[in-house]
Amino acid sequence: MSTPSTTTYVLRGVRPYGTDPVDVVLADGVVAAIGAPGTVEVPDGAHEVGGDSGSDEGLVLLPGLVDLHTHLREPGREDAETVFSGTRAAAAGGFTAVHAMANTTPTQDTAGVVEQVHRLGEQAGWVDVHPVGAVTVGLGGEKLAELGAMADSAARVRVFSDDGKCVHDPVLMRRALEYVKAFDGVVAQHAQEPRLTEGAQMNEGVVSAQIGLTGWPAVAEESIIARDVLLAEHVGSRLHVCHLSTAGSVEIIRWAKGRGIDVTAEVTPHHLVLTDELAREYDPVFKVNPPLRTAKDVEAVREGLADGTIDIVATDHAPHPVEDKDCEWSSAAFGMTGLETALSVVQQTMVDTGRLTWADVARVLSENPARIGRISATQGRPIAVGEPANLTLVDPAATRAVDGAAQVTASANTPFQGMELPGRVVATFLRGRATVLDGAPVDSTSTLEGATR
Ligand SMILES: NC(=O)N[C@@H](CC(=O)O)C(=O)O
Ligand SMILES: [Zn+2]
Ligand SMILES: [Zn+2]
Repeated sequence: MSTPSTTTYVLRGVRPYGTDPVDVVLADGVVAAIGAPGTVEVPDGAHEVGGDSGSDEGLVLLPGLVDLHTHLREPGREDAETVFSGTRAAAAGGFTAVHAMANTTPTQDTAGVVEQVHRLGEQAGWVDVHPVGAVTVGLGGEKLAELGAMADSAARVRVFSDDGKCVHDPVLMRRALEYVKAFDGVVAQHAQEPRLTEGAQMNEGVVSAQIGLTGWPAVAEESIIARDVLLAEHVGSRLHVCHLSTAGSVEIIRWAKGRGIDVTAEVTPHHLVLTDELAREYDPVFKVNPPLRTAKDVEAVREGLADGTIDIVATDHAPHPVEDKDCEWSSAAFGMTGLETALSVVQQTMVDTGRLTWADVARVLSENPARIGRISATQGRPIAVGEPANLTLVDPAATRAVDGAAQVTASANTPFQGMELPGRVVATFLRGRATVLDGAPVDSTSTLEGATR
């Protein structure tokens, strides 16, 4: 863990969870004071944030965002992203913690590799990095990885996933669910029945039939989720469903929760807004797993997120270098970036439409993912005096045009290229230290420490 900041900050006239304006003082890594504007005692030399900036709406203060599903690519694909570049992008997007998926090379399937990723995260210092452990050795789907050793390691792994691949063998899935109970872990499933998706390129439906690409049917996702919630119930364990994308999947989760099954689910920002119609241009930037679905599915996942059936939004930030995306659709890699656009997409689809409040956004992008990842001792905390100052300051009235080349991530495969999105992250604080100020990553914190403005 990075040491708490020695710089003191005062956030002027900011609105916690979108409520009435207050001043907030950050000192010694914690929230030191909160009070009506002008009433709190501000320590000498405090660095001011907010105040003149922002619009009539004022800046909204949220707990630092927590991503349960990020691909940082290191070790192995440093040409796409590194722990440093990916976590710097995360901070720019308002995150203070990310869970780093296990499909690296070598795979994050031993204590040694997860400890390496954890250490790289600490050295980078942008966000807390919590490595996800692989469920099976090399994501091979044949032999359980050393889940206990990863849980007991310095990385304290609690989330296990073969993401990118589905744990399709029901016996292995059952054993994994049983095993993680010993350390209060969770199995995060990439629900994709492999036989039903052989050669699949996009959602199976009207569009795939018209443009002649092999379809990936909704049932390939839904059949695995249905099986897994029943397995979780049978062994009394905890299941998390990655990037749920279909109306049927929402129904299954709703049913399972109604039955008392310990299941949580995530939706990605892209599945909240984009549809398979985008495949018509054959631009591989829209190629992703699970695929973009139909407008009916988009409506169902929004409804599921609004009514709590879906617990969280997770980015599934999946950076790929140009040569893996700028090619024919069928040979392009699956995946799209998301860390720097997630909050804006949630604002556009859920807040600006009146379906979620900012307090709900704090729940689905910070509190719930922290709880599922078992990091809520330090992340996803309430905004209150004495709590660790992991915070995000957003200007909801700002708009910006997305430009992949100008983003902080090392890859440019954003599906929102050229689109005008609402909201801008103005500042991010990790244990009271500014990682982002004036909308830009603070690269040399040492020059800022102790400085006033
Ligand atoms: N989502 C994707 O399309 N790709 C992810 C893997 C995954 O999340 O399944 C990747 O690692 O590139
Ligand atoms: Zn996946
Ligand atoms: Zn993923």
